[in-house]
Amino acid sequence: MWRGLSALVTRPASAPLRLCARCSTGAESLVPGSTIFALSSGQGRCAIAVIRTSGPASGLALRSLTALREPPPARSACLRLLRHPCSGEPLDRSLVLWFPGEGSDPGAHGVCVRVSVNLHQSARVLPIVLTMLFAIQGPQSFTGEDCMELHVHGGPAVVSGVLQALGSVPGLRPAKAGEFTRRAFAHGKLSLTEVEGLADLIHAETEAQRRQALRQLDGELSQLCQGWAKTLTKALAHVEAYIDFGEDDNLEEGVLEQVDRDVRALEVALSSHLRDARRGQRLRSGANVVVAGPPNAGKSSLVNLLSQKPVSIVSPEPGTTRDILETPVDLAGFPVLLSDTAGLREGAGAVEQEGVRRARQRLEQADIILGMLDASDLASSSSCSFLDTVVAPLVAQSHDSGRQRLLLLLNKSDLLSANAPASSTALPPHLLLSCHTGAGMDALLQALKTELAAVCGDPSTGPPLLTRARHQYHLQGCLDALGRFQLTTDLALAAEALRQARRQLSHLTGGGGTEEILDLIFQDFCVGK
Ligand SMILES: Nc1nc2c(ncn2[C@@H]2O[C@H](COP(=O)(O)OP(=O)(O)OP(=O)(O)O)[C@@H](O)[C@H]2O)c(=O)[nH]1
Repeated sequence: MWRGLSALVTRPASAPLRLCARCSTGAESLVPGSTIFALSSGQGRCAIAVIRTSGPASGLALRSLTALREPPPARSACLRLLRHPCSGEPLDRSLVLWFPGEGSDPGAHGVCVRVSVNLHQSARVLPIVLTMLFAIQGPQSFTGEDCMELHVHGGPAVVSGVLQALGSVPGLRPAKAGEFTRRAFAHGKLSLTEVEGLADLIHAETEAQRRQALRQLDGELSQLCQGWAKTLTKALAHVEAYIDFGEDDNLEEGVLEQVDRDVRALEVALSSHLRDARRGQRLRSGANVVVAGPPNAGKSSLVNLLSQKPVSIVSPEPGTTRDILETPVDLAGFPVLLSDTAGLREGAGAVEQEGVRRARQRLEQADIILGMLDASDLASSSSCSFLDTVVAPLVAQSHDSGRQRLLLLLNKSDLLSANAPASSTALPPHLLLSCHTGAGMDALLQALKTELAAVCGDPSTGPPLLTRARHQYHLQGCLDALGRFQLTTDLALAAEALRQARRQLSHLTGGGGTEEILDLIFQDFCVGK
């Protein structure tokens, strides 16, 4: 009776586990559900390409390509010769990784362990055996299903040969975009906000975006929402207890008062998150930084310097830039959409005036305005007009929250003589700069970093930010529902308000997500993720 167990206990890691007859016949070992495969690394020639599968036939696929009678140890890399399952032709020598899924059926991936224990000893022994079986099967794969990874050489012929070979294994089909992650979500491995964090991490182009995405993928936003949901559930339970049992049924005193306090505190917390000036969204999509000023101030020169490429034409002729020229830039780790605009002046020709109209329109959309003047030409009518019509109103609203931010720059400092500085006491705070000599550029970059951190938030500190309009929408919905929570009126209505608030939160993390929303979110992924 003990032989089965002792064989398992003493089995050296290298000793083969017995295959069951069902497994060795291949296709019959499939359990319902399709198995998908895809190239998960980038397209094109590279040193190593990663191909993976997910689903119940992953073990069969592994055996078919490697001729292994059993899967390799879970989550350990092994070097194997891959062959086409039909022709037997060698395809590549590659690293093979096996990730058994949750509740993985050993028969489905080729391992069959038969364990017998004495009945009178089962209570003591079974937990040990189950722990060992758990260790063999492992609960850890990205999708929660059986997964397999092949790290093959990255030549296009190798990759297409291996993909073709996987396609010939019964039960396997190519994955659709985002299907691996969708399975992870369906198996409860990731919440919806974590899925969004993963998508953002894949698309992150700057350090700050990466930090924000990683925090979201780590579940910080999800945990915050779960905490709020817990408060609501508790409040709802107490209100419903009052509805069901009434005041006479020995319910603790002051319970409803405590519920009211908890709900009001939650309202304050939600409001403060909603008042984040869309910092998380700005960090995801990039802050709008617009360079504006009178003609010939050096705006195009600055755009070219900041982007380190010739985005705009620079010339001594005033009015050279006629249209909006924009370029994405990584400024101090923050993603920025930098725009050059036509010089603002009155009385020019029709084409230039259209450029001026577009420049003013773009100014309205700016998060940060780099207002630029020629330091050696501050008395000109176009400089004075810019100071009056653009700079003065921005300075006046500088105490508003959600305001546009201004950095006033006086360029061409190299043209000023040492004893005739441009700084006039009448000017608002500004930075002296020279695009020709580079003087003042470090100070400008430092000031820009500070402004960008204010606009996008610091992704390393503070509570997790709402990164999508969808988050704002559901949080606002939750707050609106809490606004309808009144204990002074009908308790049934108060309970309904709490239920609606909870529903909005569950939409945020994915508990109540409709198919259309899920489709939209998973569209952000590539095939193989
Ligand atoms: N001396 C000096 N000249 C500069 C400086 N920056 C730009 N310039 C010159 O000023 C002229 C205008 O520069 P641009 O960058 O085209 O100016 P802009 O503001 O884009 O001009 P518009 O297209 O007319 O709006 C060019 O001849 C530049 O070489 C600087 O720091 N010092």
